[in-house]
Amino acid sequence: MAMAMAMAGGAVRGRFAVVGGGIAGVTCAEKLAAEFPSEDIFLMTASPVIKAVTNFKQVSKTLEEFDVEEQPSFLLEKRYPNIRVIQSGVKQMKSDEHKIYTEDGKEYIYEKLCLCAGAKPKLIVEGNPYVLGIRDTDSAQAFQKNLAQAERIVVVGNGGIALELVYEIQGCEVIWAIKDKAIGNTFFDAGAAEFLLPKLTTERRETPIECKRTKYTLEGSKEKGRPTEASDKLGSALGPDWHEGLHLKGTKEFSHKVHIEILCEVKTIHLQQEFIQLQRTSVTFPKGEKNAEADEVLWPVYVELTNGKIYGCNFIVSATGVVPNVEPFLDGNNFAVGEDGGLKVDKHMHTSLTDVYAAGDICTAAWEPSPVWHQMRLWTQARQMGWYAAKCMAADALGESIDMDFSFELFAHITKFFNYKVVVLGKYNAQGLGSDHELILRCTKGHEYVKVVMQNGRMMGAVLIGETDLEETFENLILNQMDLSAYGENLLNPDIDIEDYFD
Ligand SMILES: Cc1cc2nc3c(=O)[nH]c(=O)nc-3n(C[C@H](O)[C@H](O)[C@H](O)COP(=O)(O)OP(=O)(O)OC[C@H]3O[C@@H](n4cnc5c(N)ncnc54)[C@H](O)[C@@H]3O)c2cc1C
Ligand SMILES: NC(=O)C1=CN([C@@H]2O[C@H](COP(=O)(O)OP(=O)(O)OC[C@H]3O[C@@H](n4cnc5c(N)ncnc54)[C@H](O)[C@@H]3O)[C@@H](O)[C@H]2O)C=CC1
Repeated sequence: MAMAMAMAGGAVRGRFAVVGGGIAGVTCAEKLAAEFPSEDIFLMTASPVIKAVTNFKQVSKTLEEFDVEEQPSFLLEKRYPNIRVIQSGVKQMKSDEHKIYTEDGKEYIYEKLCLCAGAKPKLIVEGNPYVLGIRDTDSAQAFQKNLAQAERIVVVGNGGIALELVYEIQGCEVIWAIKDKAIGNTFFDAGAAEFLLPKLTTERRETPIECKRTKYTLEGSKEKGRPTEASDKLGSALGPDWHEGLHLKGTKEFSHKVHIEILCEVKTIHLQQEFIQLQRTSVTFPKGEKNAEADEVLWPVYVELTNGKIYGCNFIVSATGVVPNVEPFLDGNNFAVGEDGGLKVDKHMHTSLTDVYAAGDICTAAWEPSPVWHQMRLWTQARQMGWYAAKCMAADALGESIDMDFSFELFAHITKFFNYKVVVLGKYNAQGLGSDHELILRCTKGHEYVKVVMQNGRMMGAVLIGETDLEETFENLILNQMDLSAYGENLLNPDIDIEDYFD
């Protein structure tokens, strides 16, 4: 039975508090609960459900796989009787008094606090009902409802969400507007993009797999023509396979229809009335000539791109990255904030403020990283950071020292794009390596794409698309920094079984 909760002048006092019921927060609370079974661990969260890691599997030294389940919070309290979930958003903190205040009017005093409030979509424009972001169950449902009535949408952005969407959407024309020359710039180079492209033009294919996390239903839209908006509740981020079981289908009978506009951004968004008005009045505005589409139909909204083209559509998806949820914590607290808007943390996940730690999407890793690790706002890193933050909080509380966790030695991510297994390791896109590096490639169309990044004879990173079975060997080669100069391009020679050499 936990003993440490106490009232202090109206405030509830606890040794450890964690804010956020996503992967980072829940992992942190679980680890603290296990380390301090006689203390109450407070978990404050704005969402009614929490995210639990299940079926965790360490695939290799640094690659891991797990499922995530959305669960009611009482299940977490059942597994860890000393975790107390407070379902209320934190609206303010006073770090000098070690206090946090929740929306339900309560006040808590902590000894050590970990902020894991995640991030929200960084939209190209805020407050436009035709511009949707995807983050949590609510926003995914809102997107699905709108898609079910759409004939054409514009997807802006070129990262993980955009890649998944353009592949999954059926029965709706997709105009995909990207800033770069090639698709998927956050994960791939132009060669890998070329390898993946045919998958966007072939007819479909896989039977949708049952969704193991959330059930989605279709209800009638609120106002005809105007997109259904997600609620402004702050839910936890979706993750791998979020679209499975979600019927991502528009109104048309065709399978795939994706048109890619490269090297452009959104210049302006015009509502239908504005568009009609501009066409009538502006001398410079294209009137159905080569730059504008000669559409018969009128669309609810029009997107003008920086390359001069204008596309009418039902709505726009802004899949343009995330911005950390820091607002409630900044006021009156002098946090050091990173360029990406996250709370800076040192190698012990400690923010710039005493006794305040942070983990997951909300934080910016500000320590000197291993040469082959970098931060990316991913599920795996949220879990690793939450776990390690708890270890650091425990060590500090007990006056012990702690070494950096091994998971931060090598960046390793395993995922799926266009129905291919994708593994990215280390500096897989030669990030930060300057021009002094070389690439070795092996590609079999429709089957596999293997790229390694070499510097001074050492392997620094790799992209493995398809069932290459090379991840463990390459992970070892990057970790041990063996001099591979003697092998040259034979490193990827399929007739040589390199695993025999290096395992
Ligand atoms: C559509 C989508 C697909 C993705 N796919 C993948 C993938 O395939 N692989 C991968 O590795 N990653 C993926 N990600 C990224 C991954 O989901 C996130 O990096 C990860 O979930 C971040 O976890 P977190 O715990 O830091 O934040 P979150 O999951 O966002 O959790 C934040 C928690 O804080 C709570 N909160 C927020 N503000 C407050 C407040 N003021 N007070 C109290 N509580 C608050 C929220 O309710 C929530 O419970 C995807 C993300 C999205 C949006
Ligand atoms: N399978 C996976 O691993 C997946 C991971 N995720 C993660 O979820 C988070 C959110 O995903 P995304 O929104 O896709 O973010 P992202 O960070 O992966 O990609 C953002 C993209 O938007 C582009 N962009 C930024 N500002 C822009 C602008 N003003 N105009 C046009 N393009 C702009 C960037 O160049 C980049 O291509 C990320 O952390 C991502 O890593 C998401 C989906 C799948």
